[in-house]
Amino acid sequence: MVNTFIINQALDMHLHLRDGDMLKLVAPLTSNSFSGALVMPNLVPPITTKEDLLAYKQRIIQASKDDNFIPFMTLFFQNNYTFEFLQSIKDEIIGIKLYPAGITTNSQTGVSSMDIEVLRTTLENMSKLNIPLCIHGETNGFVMDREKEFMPIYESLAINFPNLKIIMEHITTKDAINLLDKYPNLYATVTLHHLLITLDDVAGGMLDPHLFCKPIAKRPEDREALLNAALKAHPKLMFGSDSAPHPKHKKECCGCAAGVFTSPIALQVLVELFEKHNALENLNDFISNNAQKIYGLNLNKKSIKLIKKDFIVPNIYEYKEEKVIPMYAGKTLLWSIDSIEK
Ligand SMILES: NC(=O)N[C@@H](CC(=O)O)C(=O)O
Ligand SMILES: [Zn+2]
Ligand SMILES: [Zn+2]
Repeated sequence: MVNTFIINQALDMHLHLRDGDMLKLVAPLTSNSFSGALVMPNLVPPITTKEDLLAYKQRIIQASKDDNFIPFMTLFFQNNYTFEFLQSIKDEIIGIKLYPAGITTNSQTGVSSMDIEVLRTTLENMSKLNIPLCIHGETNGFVMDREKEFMPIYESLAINFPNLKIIMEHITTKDAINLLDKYPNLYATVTLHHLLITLDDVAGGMLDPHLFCKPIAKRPEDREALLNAALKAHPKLMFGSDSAPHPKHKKECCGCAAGVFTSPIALQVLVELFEKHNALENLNDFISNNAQKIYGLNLNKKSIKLIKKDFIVPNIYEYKEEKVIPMYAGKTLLWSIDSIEK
């Protein structure tokens, strides 16, 4: 029986850190244990200038209270970013995040058309400068079909921009897994919660607002395809928690905000899940090495020792006026973080 497990240089390649007191509350919950995280730019207003990006990065560094944590910054996609602008910001970002307008939290100023010709200027400039494109891939169709309907758009982007690295963010379907092997320049992140839940957990019994997110959790066969790919550490798949904190009063209300807050439980639950499926030997690839290869990183700081010891998930995390409820609040997990070597 395994009683300890070491994760080296854990990376969260899709994370929402927010700003202000919420940032101060949630940043340490990632920076304590992770070596780095790809930080999403969907603030209000979104990050679209170098000045805002650098200022936000500084606020993150201050809030994270850990010199060994690297926030990998992203810019919010806009049409007509010039070559000169992107060249000037290239060294400060790991990628650019594209949101279809209105499809998820804080995406109101996203793109209103996925027409390749409309997107071309920015995409060609990104391609020339080797800046990866991260996408929230959903149409505005029927909620269960939104990701599936986006597949032809991913295909056409992959074909039209063969030198552009395209990351399908937080994939939730078997269709997306199948697409990964079809185009060399397509990659994906998958969240913790989509490896664990289906729509049944969200709305099959009493409604659980804390599991409500975009894209909505799907069918058992989708979860199975995602889980199988994660357990074997499919080389084009990376861990991206999409941990998306919202204030308690914005989750427990009518008109619940979309997002699941998982950063305080991610590593413990991943070890439990990979152990249960006899796949622990692949966990370091899934949570670090794949992302390092895909994004060309070379990290060597921070090892986390987990031990098999109960961890009772706090019911709530609070700082000043901010309150946020984590996934599995109040539940007992099998693994805990024992120590962290920096
Ligand atoms: N996933 C979510 O449901 N919400 C995210 C946005 C996103 O990643 O789509 C958020 O910022 O709250
Ligand atoms: Zn998204
Ligand atoms: Zn997200």
